[in-house]
Amino acid sequence: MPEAADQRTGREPFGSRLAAAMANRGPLCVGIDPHPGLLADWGLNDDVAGLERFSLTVVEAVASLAAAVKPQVALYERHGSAGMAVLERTLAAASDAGVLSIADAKRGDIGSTMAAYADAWLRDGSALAADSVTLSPYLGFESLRPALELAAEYGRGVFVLALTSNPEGKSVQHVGGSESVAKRIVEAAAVENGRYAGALGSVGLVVGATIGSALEDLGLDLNAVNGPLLAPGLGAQGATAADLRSTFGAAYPAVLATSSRGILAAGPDLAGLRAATAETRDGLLAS
Ligand SMILES: O=c1ccn([C@@H]2O[C@H](COP(=O)(O)O)[C@@H](O)[C@H]2O)c(=O)[nH]1
Repeated sequence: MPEAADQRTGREPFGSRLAAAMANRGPLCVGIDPHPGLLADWGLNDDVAGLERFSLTVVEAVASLAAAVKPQVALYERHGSAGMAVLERTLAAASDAGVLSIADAKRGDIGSTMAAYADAWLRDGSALAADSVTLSPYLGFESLRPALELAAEYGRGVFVLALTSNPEGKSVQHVGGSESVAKRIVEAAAVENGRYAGALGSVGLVVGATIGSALEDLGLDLNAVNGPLLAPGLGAQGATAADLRSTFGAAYPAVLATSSRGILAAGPDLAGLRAATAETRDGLLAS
């Protein structure tokens, strides 16, 4: 239970910490996606030194302007163990700078293996522990149980894929129509957040900013989730702040919009990154 987590770790539940960060800094998460092309644009090599410079520059630039940062794990993994060590240092830098982290790892497996993923991303003492991690429910929502429990125990959070921002997601997530796969995930998250009653829950969902009328088409009520809604697709994938507002409607206050390439293109200059972050955040607040 969250109260026990507070006693054990001194850490408030993730949902409460994220709600406070969004209230103070606005509803924006900046993705840290060190793509080879972006490293080149920043005058950096596609190697471990370039990766580290890129990542730490983003944290330094945006920590005071964004509610969270979201390193894309795949782009560290492609550099092998040294790349994962950079990810560890990036997560530590985010923590030191006081900005919440979302490790975009999209993990999911049978329960016994899931317990190991949970240890890696959510347990105190793990070098990869982040404030929250993205999870894939393709093996069934309940297979994520070890991560749900560990997150609650340590005041950390999860974001479960529900309606992803890519067009191919529909071929799985919309199956079932009014009783869609996505609806099962939304309902399961709502049940899970019952343990956080009275505060924003720590079990979030990933719902793309690009999904158009899917919520209406599938009859999904995101208000009932009582958890944060991580919305990728802003910027490089074409969604705007106005799209977010119209797509999410009454659930918009729970939306944490995330943009990577749309902001990172303004680097490596710190002032440029800050201006792009502030402009994106202000657009979300004004929409
Ligand atoms: O449905 C999803 C889930 C995750 N992502 C991730 O978010 C960023 C988006 O990057 P942009 O440059 O802002 O397009 C990336 O890391 C994706 O893996 C997503 O786009 N959609």
